[in-house]
Amino acid sequence: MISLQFITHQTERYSYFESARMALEGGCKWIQLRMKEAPLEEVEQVALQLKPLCKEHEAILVLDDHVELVKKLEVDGVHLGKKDMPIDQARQILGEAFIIGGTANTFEDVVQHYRAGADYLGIGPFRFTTTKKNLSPLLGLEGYASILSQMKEANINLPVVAIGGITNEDIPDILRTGVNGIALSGTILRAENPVEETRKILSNS
Ligand SMILES: Cc1ncc(COP(=O)(O)OP(=O)(O)O)c(N)n1
Ligand SMILES: Cc1ncsc1CCOP(=O)(O)O
Ligand SMILES: [Mg+2]
Repeated sequence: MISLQFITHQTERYSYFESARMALEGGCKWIQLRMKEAPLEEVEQVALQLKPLCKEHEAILVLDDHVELVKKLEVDGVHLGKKDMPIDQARQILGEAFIIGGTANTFEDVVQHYRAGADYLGIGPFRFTTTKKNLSPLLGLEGYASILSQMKEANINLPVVAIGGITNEDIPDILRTGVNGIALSGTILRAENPVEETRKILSNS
């Protein structure tokens, strides 16, 4: 079974919490609570609801961006990008017990996060997506193959999660480039039945 990280999103049909609940029910074991436009208090409220549900499903819960909230609520970790707190600073605040993920779009980003002590990398975007604004350059399969081969060459062993506009059909080819996991949002939430879609994705791969 692939390592699947579900990225929460609010849609016309679903709240952030509901989106995560469906992914968990479909068997996903790794949720990232990403509430881009929401005030911190609202993120805290949803995280407090989601934490026991993730525990019940034996799933990991990481928050997008909010290092201090991760520490306060004692969830499993945080995901940080270029515009967020630097990873070495987050490590000082959180210590070794928390998971810290970093966003990379180039091999140079990978090296920087590796040196700063990231636990995993979210590399993307694979293709265009409306889930995130101001996307970095699209990578496609060639982008992953190139970054992964440079990592191998440099002996950088960090789990890599591919992200951005990925659909179920893309997963086998993306995994063949050497990435370890896939992060999904829209393709699950656009499905008629997101719970079944999650199950299908997990059982296909
Ligand atoms: C798994 C994963 N990879 C990349 C990102 C993007 O993070 P970031 O660059 O900080 O952008 P925002 O998500 O904060 O808009 C991610 N969240 N998760
Ligand atoms: C958070 C994030 N970072 C790069 S693309 C992306 C959005 C992923 O969502 P989707 O699977 O809907 O493209
Ligand atoms: Mg961020």
